[in-house]
Amino acid sequence: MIEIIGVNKHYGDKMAVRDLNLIIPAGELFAFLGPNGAGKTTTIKMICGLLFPSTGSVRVGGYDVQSQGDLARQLISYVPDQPYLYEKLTGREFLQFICDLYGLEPAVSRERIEAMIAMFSLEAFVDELTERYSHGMRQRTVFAAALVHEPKILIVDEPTVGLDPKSIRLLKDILRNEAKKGTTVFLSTHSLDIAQELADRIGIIEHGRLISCGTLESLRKQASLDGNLEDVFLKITEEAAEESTASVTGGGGVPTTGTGAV
Ligand SMILES: Nc1ncnc2c1ncn2[C@@H]1O[C@H](COP(=O)(O)OP(=O)(O)OP(=O)(O)O)[C@@H](O)[C@H]1O
Repeated sequence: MIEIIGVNKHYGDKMAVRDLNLIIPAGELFAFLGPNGAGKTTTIKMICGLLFPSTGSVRVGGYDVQSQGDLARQLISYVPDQPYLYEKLTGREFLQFICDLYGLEPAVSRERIEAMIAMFSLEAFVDELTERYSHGMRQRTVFAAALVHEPKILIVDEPTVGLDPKSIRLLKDILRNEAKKGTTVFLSTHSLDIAQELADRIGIIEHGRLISCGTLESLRKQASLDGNLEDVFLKITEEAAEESTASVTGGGGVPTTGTGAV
């Protein structure tokens, strides 16, 4: 479970996240959407303990990310949008390194690594140095590393960028399956098709505020629209942008061009 309670985060004068309250239970696949600069990465970094809230608190699996960081981080896997691999290790050595970091027993490590190699079809290149991998091979290896220690919380940022259709299908099936097993899956993406297809609930953040949160059906109600997630997202974010412009200009209601580039 992820609990974000009354969180504000500012960088100097810049408010990146405002008054965020969000509870994501175990077994839920939650999609986090928002225009560029809305506060998604800042929120993710606070869940992972890479940044701390200016006010408020974040708990992961019941542990406070700030005061019980080591315990919280044991439960988390984070796959950033620009994943990092140690170039001078083979894929297998990298998986072993992750198992060692999380303190898995040697026999368990061996079994888990073989399971990941099969799940992500890494057989053909897992014993080569990762510096020779293509983007797709790197992504698959990074996901194998994220899941090898069976995290309770999986956080992924733009997981499908640059993957071929077969790899995207595999990844979507794996994310759904992880949630089914009880893992909390937090997916940040600009791909509304993937959010619509996979998510149990969707949160939309805009200018650091959570302006919408619920099932696609409840978002449709909020937008008074029966369309797909793209139509609903655009309507909700455009309305929020108009409201914030109106409040800044004293209620005059200056027209906006909206947030077409999600
Ligand atoms: N280290 C930083 N110092 C100052 N401002 C920052 C810093 N990191 C982010 N910001 C600002 O905080 C706001 C939120 O940024 P964030 O990276 O969380 O957005 P995002 O939703 O992840 O955007 P994108 O979709 O473009 O990745 C932006 O206005 C950004 O410029």
